[in-house]
Amino acid sequence: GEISSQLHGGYSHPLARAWQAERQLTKSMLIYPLFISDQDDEETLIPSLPNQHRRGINRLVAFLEPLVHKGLRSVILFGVPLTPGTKDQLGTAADDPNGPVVRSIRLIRQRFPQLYVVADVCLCEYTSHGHCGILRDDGSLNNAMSVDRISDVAVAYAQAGAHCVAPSDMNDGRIRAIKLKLIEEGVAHRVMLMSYAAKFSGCLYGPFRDAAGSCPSFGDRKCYQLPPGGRGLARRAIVRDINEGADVIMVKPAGQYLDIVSDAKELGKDLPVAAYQVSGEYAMLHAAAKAGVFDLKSAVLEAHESILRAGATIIVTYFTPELLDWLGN
Ligand SMILES: NCC[C@H](CC(=O)O)[C@@H](CN)CCC(=O)O
Ligand SMILES: [Zn+2]
Repeated sequence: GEISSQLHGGYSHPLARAWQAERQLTKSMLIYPLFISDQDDEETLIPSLPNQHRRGINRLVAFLEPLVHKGLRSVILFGVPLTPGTKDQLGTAADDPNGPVVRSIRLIRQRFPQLYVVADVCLCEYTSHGHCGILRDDGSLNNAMSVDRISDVAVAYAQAGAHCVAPSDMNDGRIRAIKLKLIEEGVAHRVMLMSYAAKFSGCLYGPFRDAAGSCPSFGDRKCYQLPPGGRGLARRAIVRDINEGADVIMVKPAGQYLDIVSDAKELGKDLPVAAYQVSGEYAMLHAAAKAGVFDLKSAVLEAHESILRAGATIIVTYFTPELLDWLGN
C-alpha cells in the first residue's frame, strides 16, 4: 500500500533538517546598516534601536575592524546630518562631497577594500520637510524634480566609490533615471542598482526615524510607499523596476511581507532578491525577548530563516553583528 505518508525519516537528524532548506543563511548574505553622523567624533546609542549607534566618521574604523575580522561582507550607509541649517527643500546636503556619506564611502573603500559598500539613496534625511523627494506647493511629491535629484545623488555616491546604490525613496521611475545616469557617467559597469521596489508604508520605521532624524514634518509616506494591502501594486512595482534596469529587487519590511518576498522571487526569478528586516521588526524581537516571550537567538535565527525560505538571498539586518558570531561559516 501507499507508504509516502511517512515523512519523519526525512528530517529526524539535524543534517537532514538542514538539507530540507533551499537556502542556508551565510555571512555573505548579510548587509549591515550604519548611521553615519556629520559630527565626526560622535558615538551615540540610539535608545529605540538596542545596541545600535549613530557614529561619526572618526569612529568608523575602530567599530568596523572587529566586524570585518568576524566576516562582515557588506554595509549600507545612512547619512545623518545633525549640523543645524543643513537641511533644505531640495536635500542639497545629500550629495555634499564633504558630507558624511561621501566621506565614509571613500574611507571604507580605502580602509576595508574587502567590504562591499551599499549607499542608501534618499532625500528624507536631508530635506527640511523630511519627505523622500522634492515637494510641490500642495505638499505632494514633484516626481520629475525628485527623480532628477535622486539620480544625481545616486551618481555622486557611485563616483565616490559605492559598489551599489539603493534608492529607498519610492518615487516613480527613479530606477530608470538612475540606471541611465550611471551609464551616461560611465560607471554603470561597476555599480549595482538595488531597488527598494516593494517598500510598504506602516508603523515599522519609527526607530530608524529616531536614529536618522528623518520623520516627515507633516503628513506621512502613504502616497509613495505602498499600502500594506497592495499585493498587486507591489507586483507591478517589482516588474516595473526589473524592466527599468534594477539589478536586485528589495522588499521592505520583511517579516510581515514574506508573500511579497516570494512574489519578488517568482517575478524576478533571474535576479537576487533582498529583504530588509527594518528597525521596528528588530526592536520588536528585542522587546519580546526582554519580555520573556522567547530566546532572542532562536527567534532571530527563525526570523532570518523564514526570510530566506520566502526567496531572499540578501538580508539587510541590524542583527548582523550577532549573526556573525552565531553563524559558523
Ligand atoms: N527613505 C526612507 C527610509 C525608510 C524609513 C522611512 O520610511 O522613513 C527606511 C530606510 N531605508 C527605514 C529602515 C528601517 O526602519 O530600518
Ligand atoms: Zn526617504
